[in-house]
Amino acid sequence: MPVALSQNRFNTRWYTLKRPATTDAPLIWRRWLLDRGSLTQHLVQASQGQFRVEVVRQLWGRPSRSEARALNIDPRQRVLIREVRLLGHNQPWVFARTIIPASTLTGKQRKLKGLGCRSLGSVLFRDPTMKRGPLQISRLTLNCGDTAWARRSLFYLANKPLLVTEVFLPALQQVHYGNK
Ligand SMILES: C=C(O[C@@H]1C=C(C(=O)O)C=C[C@H]1O)C(=O)O
Repeated sequence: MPVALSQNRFNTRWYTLKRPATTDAPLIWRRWLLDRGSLTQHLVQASQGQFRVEVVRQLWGRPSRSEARALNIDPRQRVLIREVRLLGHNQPWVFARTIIPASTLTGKQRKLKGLGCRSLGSVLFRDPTMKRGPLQISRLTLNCGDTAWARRSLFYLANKPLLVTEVFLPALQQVHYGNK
């Protein structure tokens, strides 16, 4: 059954890490949760190139209350919502949800609307203006009832924010970080 998370799952409690190692996440998840490099790059390596992005949905809608707070916007403001699965060897390894305010989708950043199956990370980590805020960690409950570790952080392109949430799915547990 495809992995899905309903919007209210993202109203969970997020913990900003005062010191990166302070999370009580099991060791097996810490490197995935705490690395500030491109997750896409790590997944491409770990899957020996057998990596792809599957768009679950992309729509204009309203952020969760927690997402609106993180972006410091009115929760009634319509935002672009992009939900994808990142697959390694055709297995869903990560569920990612990105919230982009309309005010970020201007100038060069308009292209974020038309990413399709290209990885968002391939745009973010190539942009010289990219800045990344602190990581927040949480435990989410998937629609199937399993729990999963998740992280989120604000990215800024030309000082305009977008919020990226990544949920690390159970299948990733069998994958050793940084497989060459
Ligand atoms: C932020 C990155 O982009 C990844 C790709 C995403 C997408 O294509 O929507 C969303 C979140 C990330 O897991 C990254 O690679 O680090």
